[in-house]
Amino acid sequence: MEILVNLGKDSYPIYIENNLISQTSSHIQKIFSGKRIFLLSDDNVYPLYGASIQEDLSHFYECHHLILPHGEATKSFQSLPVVYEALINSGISRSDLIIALGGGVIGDLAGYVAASYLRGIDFIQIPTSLLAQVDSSVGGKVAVDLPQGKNLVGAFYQPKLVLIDPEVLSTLSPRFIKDGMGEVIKYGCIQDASLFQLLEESGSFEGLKPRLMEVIFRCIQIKTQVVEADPFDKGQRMLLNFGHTLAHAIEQFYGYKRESHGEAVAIGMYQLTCLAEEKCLTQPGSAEKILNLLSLYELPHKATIPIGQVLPALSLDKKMLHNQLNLVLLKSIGESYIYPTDTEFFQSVYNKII
Ligand SMILES: NC(=O)c1ccc[n+]([C@@H]2O[C@H](COP(=O)([O-])OP(=O)(O)OC[C@H]3O[C@@H](n4cnc5c(N)ncnc54)[C@H](O)[C@@H]3O)[C@@H](O)[C@H]2O)c1
Ligand SMILES: O=C(O)C(=O)C[C@@H](O)[C@H](O)[C@H](O)COP(=O)(O)O
Ligand SMILES: [Zn+2]
Repeated sequence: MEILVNLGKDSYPIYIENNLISQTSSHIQKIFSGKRIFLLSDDNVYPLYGASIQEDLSHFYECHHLILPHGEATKSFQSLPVVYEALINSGISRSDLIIALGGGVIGDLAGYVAASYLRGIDFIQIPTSLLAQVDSSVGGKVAVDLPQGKNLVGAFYQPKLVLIDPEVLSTLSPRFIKDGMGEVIKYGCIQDASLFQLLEESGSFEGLKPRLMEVIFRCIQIKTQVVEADPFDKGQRMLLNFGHTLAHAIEQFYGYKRESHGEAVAIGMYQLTCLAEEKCLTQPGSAEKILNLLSLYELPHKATIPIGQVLPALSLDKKMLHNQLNLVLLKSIGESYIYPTDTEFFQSVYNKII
């Protein structure tokens, strides 16, 4: 399967195919004619896939790599000098290429490094987690976290190519399969009631497996359409942030060490939809449908934090413009909208445990 992200001079193809990883060099040769490649990965993914990809690439290019510790802490400001130094030591110039091989942590970090090193060098995404395959590898939001909030230092910087090989999900831990399902459920909620229904009918990740490729394709297709319409997140793209206002605040509250991103998104989608229903802003029954789906896919719906404790992080949401917080709410399952409000929305439920 192939999808083209149509962004004028920043357009790029996405390929989704089992065993695609074994054809990495032939795909790269189509888009890159430089000399050196720098592969960034983590210590879980590199031993499984990185070494063989690099071996294959080394027939055509001078290859270098850096392996970082796995986990969200790697997507921090402190990692940047480590990566820049490795790039310099490897002699990487603007005419070379960075490959992000890993989950969303490596993809977001490598993308930000690519956007900033030498004021920009080309990069490609080889996403290996479910979350990265359905969401983070596409669209060009690249970033690192600050202690104060998620993704606070970043850029919009598109990859030149995305290679999605669903086979590699066979080594992904059950926790991170569930984590990725958080974002899949998001796509059903915001724009695709029939995807939501498919997830309900499949009943579990095992039940969904035979249609996994199609599910990845549908999520990426939605993301592509939204990004093409609003690459810089000024309007419609905000819909992709459903659940994220609370999610990012929860992740920050626990120092990025407790809930994973997809788990936090699951909690954020449910809790916000409960509040929106109470305020008659969402069709009644939607929160219950989300709760049922989250439980089928073994995702959490509570963080047990009083909203008051995450208010400072909520005000760092990137959808806060001119002192106005643009919340993403559901009209009903499969239809979302932007609701301009402010943190007063949460102030009135200051003591509510989410
Ligand atoms: N840029 C975007 O548009 C966007 C979208 C969604 C999420 N994100 C970001 O993505 C990050 C989360 O990404 P994630 O959930 O992929 O986390 P992650 O990168 O930490 O990967 C999850 C875990 O799975 C391991 N792993 C990955 N692929 C594997 C494989 N095939 N086999 C075995 N182990 C594997 C990793 O080593 C890690 O331990 C967050 O920082 C989030 O903010 C960004
Ligand atoms: O691509 C987007 O746009 C998204 O909002 C996708 C989200 O799933 C993702 O977590 C993104 O990194 C959040 O961006 P942010 O602007 O809220 O930091
Ligand atoms: Zn997300």
